[in-house]
Amino acid sequence: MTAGLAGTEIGQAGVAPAAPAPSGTLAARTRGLRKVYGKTVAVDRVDLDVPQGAVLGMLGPNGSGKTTTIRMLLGLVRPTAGEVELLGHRMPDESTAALAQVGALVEGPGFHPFLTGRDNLRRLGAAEPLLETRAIKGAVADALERVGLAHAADRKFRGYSLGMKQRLGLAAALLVPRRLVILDEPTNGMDPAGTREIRKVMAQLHAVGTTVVVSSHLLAEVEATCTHVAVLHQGTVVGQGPLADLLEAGAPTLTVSTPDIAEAVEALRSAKIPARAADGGVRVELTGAEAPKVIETLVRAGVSVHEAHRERTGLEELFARLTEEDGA
Ligand SMILES: Nc1ncnc2c1ncn2[C@@H]1O[C@H](COP(=O)(O)OP(=O)(O)OP(=O)(O)O)[C@@H](O)[C@H]1O
Repeated sequence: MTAGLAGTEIGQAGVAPAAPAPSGTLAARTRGLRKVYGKTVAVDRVDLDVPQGAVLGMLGPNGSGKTTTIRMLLGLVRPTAGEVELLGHRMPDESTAALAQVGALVEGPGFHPFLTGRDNLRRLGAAEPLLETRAIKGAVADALERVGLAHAADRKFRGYSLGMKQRLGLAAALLVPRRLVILDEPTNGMDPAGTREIRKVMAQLHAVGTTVVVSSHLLAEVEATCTHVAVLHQGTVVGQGPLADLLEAGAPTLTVSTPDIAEAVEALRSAKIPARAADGGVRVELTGAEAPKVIETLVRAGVSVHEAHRERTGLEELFARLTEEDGA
């Protein structure tokens, strides 16, 4: 079951966009974060920086510690060691002040099975310190509309599919304007339309300056939606920073093996594809040209192509290494 704690919004009736936070600060920050369950070290030495306004993808294979880290960020789990700051407040001691400004979609109890989706949201809305009583009805209707659940709003929660429960959890996170929204595997159980809607909502949140933290085990999803990435592996952050920097840590290249190196370079350059001679062939950065176009150009020019090999970006390389290790 999913539970929404709060949310943010653009252009909803009765609510204004979230106020931007002071620049140069972090929306969330952890230092030396550690969580041990019995003999299992779920999270260890995590130093996470979430810049204001970022959409940060927490990327990692199953069991890498994403959910545990998110739960500690939200004060739902007390760390074994280390520090958490959320919107400048120390967690979990100052959770009341911090959480009023945070929307979250996390696994856990929260919705009443015998109430409709709409009534569940109204109950949560009534508990929101930043939502006036007279604005609850409209905020609930807007949130349901935004997540594509308006048609099923008056059905009982217990009859919802997993994707519908996820949508309701997201709607709960969107009830009121917040500075930070945290989504744990939001596309879990979603059909393609649901996935698109989640992406749209994240883009809208980003557009109004809301910071978003989203966990996923899918690299493509993170690449499509995030400005920043933190890669987790066995409870530790093994890489983090702006997505562009991590990708640039090795732009994708195509290495073509050929005995006709000079002809190949010339053919590609005359087709305006930047290429350089490499050991046993040519190398092409795939930022300006697609691999099939490169091959086609070479073949048309009569160059003998023995082999073509695409090298992955830094992020693809890092993530593949980690997931392959885990057999995922
Ligand atoms: N309440 C708990 N009790 C015991 N072990 C736990 C508990 N919560 C998490 N763990 C363990 O901690 C490790 C990290 O789990 P966590 O759920 O944080 O990973 P995750 O990256 O979110 O995984 P997934 O993608 O599968 O959701 C796992 O080994 C998990 O079994």
